[in-house]
Amino acid sequence: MTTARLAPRTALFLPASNPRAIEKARGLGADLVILDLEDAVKQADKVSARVAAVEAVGQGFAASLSAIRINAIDTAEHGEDVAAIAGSSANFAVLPKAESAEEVAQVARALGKPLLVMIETPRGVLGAAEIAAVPGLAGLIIGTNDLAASLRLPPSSGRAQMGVSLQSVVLAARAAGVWALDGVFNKLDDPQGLAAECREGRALGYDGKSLIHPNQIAIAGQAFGPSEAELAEARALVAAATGGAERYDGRMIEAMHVDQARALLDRAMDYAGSDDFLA
Ligand SMILES: CC(C)(COP(=O)(O)OP(=O)(O)OC[C@H]1O[C@@H](n2cnc3c(N)ncnc32)[C@H](O)[C@@H]1OP(=O)(O)O)[C@@H](O)C(=O)NCCC(=O)NCCSC(=O)C[C@H](O)C(=O)O
Ligand SMILES: [Mg+2]
Repeated sequence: MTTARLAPRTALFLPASNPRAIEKARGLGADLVILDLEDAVKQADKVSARVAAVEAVGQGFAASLSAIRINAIDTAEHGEDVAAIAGSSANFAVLPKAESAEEVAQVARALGKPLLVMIETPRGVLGAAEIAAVPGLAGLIIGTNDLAASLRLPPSSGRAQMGVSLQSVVLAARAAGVWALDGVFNKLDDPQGLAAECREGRALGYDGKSLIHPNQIAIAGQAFGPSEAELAEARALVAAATGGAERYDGRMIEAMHVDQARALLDRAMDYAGSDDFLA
């Protein structure tokens, strides 16, 4: 089983009950494809979607890594989902609505494969640091739709009203050394709005974004990969630095800024040279 060193910049969800979307996802070049068995699948289709998901990951998704989102712990489907996904070729499982480290640890042990955990309730946000530290955990994904509902935010609220939660998930992921993926952008035909939300997610420290439609992949990929301007700036800073505190381009830089610039350049090189993801 392969797992990536590199965080996915683009994580495309699709209902495992939609064969056309499964077929299409094979050629879209998302870093990670997540086949959903949870909220995107009608109750009547839960069993056939599970079968389809296992078959689909067996066939692979070209250069994209694969994951299956199972149903939450308190659902009738959870046990059979875990059994089926444990024996599948999926690179990751995704656990929605996680609320405690104990329950996540139990699911991780039963699955025996890297787990991406969704933080989408107040209890989940408050427990995020302990959850992120569970062995076998690959990353956290914030579920902003369920979170907004469980916080009882009025429909007029935006991301600003979830600021503490958005930052808590990044803090928890960074403290544990795991990935942090931002929530979905629901508007299907608003590329500018999506680009702005991606920029905001990246500015908060997220590694990538969960997506719901093919037309969101290029926009998120661009926003979460270092831009040419950022790379040029990093190269110039590394070239100019002589060590210790000094004036550079009207501001103070020291060793940590050089390390930060080098890390950005290394990350870009890793994505470009990776077998896991299309560059
Ligand atoms: C949202 C959709 C239901 C919209 O569907 P539709 O209007 O049919 O889309 P289009 O006609 O624009 O589709 C154009 C073509 O692209 C394919 N397509 C669409 N979506 C996907 C996809 N996600 N992956 C792969 N391919 C896709 C269509 O088949 C069309 O192909 P073609 O036949 O060649 O023209 C739909 O986009 C959709 O179902 N999206 C995913 C929904 C989903 O998975 N939801 C679960 C995750 S959301 C989440 O996690 C929220 C979180 O839990 C929280 O609480 O925040
Ligand atoms: Mg959700």
